[in-house]
Amino acid sequence: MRLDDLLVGDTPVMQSLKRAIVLIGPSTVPVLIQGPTGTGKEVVAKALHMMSGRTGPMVPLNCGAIPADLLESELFGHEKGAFTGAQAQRIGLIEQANGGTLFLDEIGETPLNVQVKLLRALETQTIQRVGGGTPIPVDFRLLSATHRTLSDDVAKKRFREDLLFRIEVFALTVPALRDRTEDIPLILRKMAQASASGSTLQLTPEALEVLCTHDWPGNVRELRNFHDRAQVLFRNRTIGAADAQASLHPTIGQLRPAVPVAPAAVPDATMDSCGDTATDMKSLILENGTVDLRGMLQKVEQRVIDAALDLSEGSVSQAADMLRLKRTTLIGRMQKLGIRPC
Ligand SMILES: Nc1ncnc2c1ncn2[C@@H]1O[C@H](COP(=O)(O)OP(=O)(O)OP(=O)(O)O)[C@@H](O)[C@H]1O
Repeated sequence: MRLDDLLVGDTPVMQSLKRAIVLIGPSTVPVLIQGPTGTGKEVVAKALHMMSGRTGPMVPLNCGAIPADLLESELFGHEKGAFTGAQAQRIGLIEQANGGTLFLDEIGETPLNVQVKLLRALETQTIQRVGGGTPIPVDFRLLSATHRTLSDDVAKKRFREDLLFRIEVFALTVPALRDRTEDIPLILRKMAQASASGSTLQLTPEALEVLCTHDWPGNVRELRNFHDRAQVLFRNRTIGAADAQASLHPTIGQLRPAVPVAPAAVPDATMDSCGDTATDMKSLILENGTVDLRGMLQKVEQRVIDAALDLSEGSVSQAADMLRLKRTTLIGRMQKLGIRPC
């Protein structure tokens, strides 16, 4: 996979991040990846591992997701009978990363006793399983990530200074999405390409403006949610500013009904001959002597209901919401016009 496909973004700040990855990826030194949640720290770790040329796997662990008393055995493994419940020998994640990369996400959550052991493992490139006596050599490269300021944790004695020095030979910072909003269209295109439908969102300039001024507290993860929601809600439809605003939130109730279709925009044998200006309407009446207004309106109604049913994938309730009608009213209109739900 190409670096540009893995880590999407073309703004100067992303270009400089990618240059750093290309430069330090192939070395074996530890790297600390910093940045707010959802910015792509794990993606950066994958990119560094990809560039490293190391043949072993990248083994990830979220240190904040493992109870403190289990973390040591998770990382270092244990021998059979090392503690109550250790019924068999277990190979820890550091050993599993032999020849590859160990990625410790949320390293700031690691308890102090495990920090000491991690430091020793980094300095000696050996580990000792819990309950085991013999040091085992392991060739692993450590990548860590945090959304915290670890120097503050050092000051509060929650993180060891010597470990911080050891894991931060290089520090990379992944920028917040609000600081690189020019990347949003590119990221959305890549997300569409990777999606099942493959169809790219069609955004008006106003909708793009809504996205570029949003604060994105959840960063690219939040943008992915926006993308997935908008793909479901606005299939085959251009997304306007209000639609974009609504799709930023998970609650479907905030959605506006679909924009009503203007009669002139509905293609039809009768309507095609009728343009959208008052002059066109006048000529239509003059040329034909009379026009069947009820028939024309009925055709328009039929088209609009068909479109709403199509957008709602046959759900009469959703179509009724889109048309600002009660469900029963819509069913009545459908029966009258001979429309069957698809
Ligand atoms: N530059 C990017 N290009 C493509 N996808 C990205 C990029 N950045 C983030 N993502 C996507 O956004 C989501 C969150 O990314 P990731 O898990 O790497 O963030 P994180 O910073 O590690 O988050 P956390 O701090 O919560 O662990 C993932 O689905 C990831 O694929």
